This record gives sequence, structure tokens and C-alpha cells, in this order.
Amino acid sequence: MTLSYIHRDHHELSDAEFVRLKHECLKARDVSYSPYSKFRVGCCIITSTNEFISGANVENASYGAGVCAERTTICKAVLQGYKTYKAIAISSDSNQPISPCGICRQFIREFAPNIPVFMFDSNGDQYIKCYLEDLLPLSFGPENLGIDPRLV
Ligand SMILES: O=c1ccn([C@H]2C[C@H](O)[C@@H](CO)O2)c(=O)[nH]1
Ligand SMILES: [Zn+2]
Repeated sequence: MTLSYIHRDHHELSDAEFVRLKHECLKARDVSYSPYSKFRVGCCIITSTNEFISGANVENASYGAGVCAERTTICKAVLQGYKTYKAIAISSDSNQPISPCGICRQFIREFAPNIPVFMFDSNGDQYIKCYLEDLLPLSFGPENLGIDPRLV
């Protein structure tokens, strides 16, 4: 299990990438549409070609139709042509880092089987970093169906 709390070793990313990832992830909360839960979540991903793409949760009067920040962000990236990622970050207004729900773990897994997941508290002072494989062990993915998402 690779799980670490409140630390400084964001080794896959440069310091500049980490700072930007955090900033864009926190800023993304501003576009959250969450009038029902009033729980704003922001997300940012860095694509394998170093684009930063952000999103937020979008809720619905039919509550179950709401979409989490992680999935709006990934959909945005895919629709812009980016299907492989090197990091994902999420934040909310909670003073504790929050972690992606089960559906989002599966959604991330489709395009990024084992990227680092950074979970920030509301002001970005503290974060948890772990890997997707730890959040979703023994996962099912496109390879099991003979598909390579990069080639689709
Ligand atoms: O990791 C998470 C957890 C929750 N939410 C959203 C879903 C809903 O809009 C609100 C409350 O659950 O937060 C996310 O976007 N990502
Ligand atoms: Zn989710």
C-alpha cells in the first residue's frame, strides 16, 4: 500500500507542476454546480502531454443524475482528445482531504490505471497522495476486453 499523509515528495511531478495542479484543482471549485449538496468539489488532471484540465461536480434536481468533479474533468479531457494522464487532484471545501467515490475510481482507471491521486484539503495545506491501484485493487479495465484506450 502506497499511502502517505502530509508530505513533500511529489516525485512524479516537478515542483512547478505540483503547484499548478494544486492551484487549478482548488480554483476549479468555483465553477461547481452544487446547489443541492452545497458541497463543491474541484478536480484537475495533468495529461501525459502536460495539459492541465480541470472540472467540478455538476448536480441535478434529479439528485442521482449528478456527476462528480472527477468524471466531468475526465470527460472534458477525453472530448479534447486526451486519453492518458499522469496525475489527478481533487479538493473540496472540507478541511479534510476527500477521496474519489467508487464510480470515479473506475472512471479514472479506464484511462490511467495507476496514476497518483492527490487529495487536498480546502486550502491546499494538507494532502493525501496515493495511487489508483491502492484505491481500486484488482480492477477490471479495457485490457480485459482487448482494448487499448490510447488507440481508440
Ligand atoms: O470525490 C467526490 C466526492 C463527492 N463529489 C460530489 C458529488 C456531489 O455533487 C457532492 C456531494 O456528494 O460532491 C465529487 O464530485 N467528488
Ligand atoms: Zn465520484
